[in-house]
Amino acid sequence: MLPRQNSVYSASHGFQPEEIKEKLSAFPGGSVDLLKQEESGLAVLTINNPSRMNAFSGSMMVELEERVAQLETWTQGKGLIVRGASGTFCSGSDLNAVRAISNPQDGMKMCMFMQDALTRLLRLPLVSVALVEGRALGGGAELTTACDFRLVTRDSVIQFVHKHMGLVPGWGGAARLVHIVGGRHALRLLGGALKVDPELGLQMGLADGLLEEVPDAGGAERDAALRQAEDWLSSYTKGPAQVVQATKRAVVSGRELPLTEALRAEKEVFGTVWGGPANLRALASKTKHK
Ligand SMILES: CC[C@H](C(=O)O)C(=O)SCCNC(=O)CCNC(=O)[C@H](O)C(C)(C)COP(=O)(O)OP(=O)(O)OC[C@H]1O[C@@H](n2cnc3c(N)ncnc32)[C@H](O)[C@@H]1OP(=O)(O)O
Repeated sequence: MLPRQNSVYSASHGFQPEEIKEKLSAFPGGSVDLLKQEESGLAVLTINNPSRMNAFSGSMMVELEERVAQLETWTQGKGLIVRGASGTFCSGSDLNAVRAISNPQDGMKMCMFMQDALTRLLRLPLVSVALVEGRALGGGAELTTACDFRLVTRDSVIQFVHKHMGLVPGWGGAARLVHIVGGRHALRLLGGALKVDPELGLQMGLADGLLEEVPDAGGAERDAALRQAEDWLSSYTKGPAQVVQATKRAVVSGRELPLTEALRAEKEVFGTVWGGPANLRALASKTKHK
């Protein structure tokens, strides 16, 4: 079977989403904004808390899960760009909220909630890109790993600062980082809290592309970065949403499941497109594809 699209945890793990949402909502501030472009099938998710370097307040964690749930049912969706507001990515958890939930019980609940939300983000049947401008620190660095790809600007830094806080990642970032860069590089990035600039990111495979610099034109510069990211992503989201979504589902299965289960899941996905409208159109066109 395909990996469960919904949760990593269940009540048997003590995971009570509604209870956790209520507790997190007591820490307001900022927003997680979703803009869906129905025509292109592209969506932009903006982590929006600029006065806090886009740190996640408790209510923003709840909104993140709500936006992921919206995207899980978007049948025409093909691509997703995750970015921060005002030219910086995300500074992790809001330290004011963290201080208030620093007891083990609440910490574990926040951990399960964010691990679940970010796992579901990565499993979305959309091709996702983290557009990293400015700084992605702590949980913000973990958020970049919950996207299929990372595009970085010249001034960007991704830093897993957790060790400086006597922590390890708690939003799933360690597990995903090992899959992205391998165990050795993951240990260097976490153990050394290394500042990953574009050069190191590209060298390690954490970054998938460097966006061209645009003269400092303020908002226009940020729009230019978004346009570049959209252009980059469009190479992977051309064609019918059903085929793009099937492609991502097949990769998610291969990424997460043991081989035999992945093959069975691939068969299921194959069955959704074999003989489908796009397949029949391609056969009818009889053109050779480059
Ligand atoms: C599992 C995830 C993990 C956890 O939950 O345990 C975490 O993510 S913990 C948080 C990890 N993040 C950090 O440690 C980053 C903390 N922030 C900084 O190091 C700096 O603020 C920096 C480098 C992001 C920006 O430095 P700069 O000098 O350019 O600006 P300021 O420091 O003056 O920041 C501006 C303004 O934003 C507030 N701010 C920044 N980050 C956070 C944050 N994570 N939580 C709350 N507030 C944050 C900072 O306090 C300033 O506000 P002001 O009112 O002016 O003091």
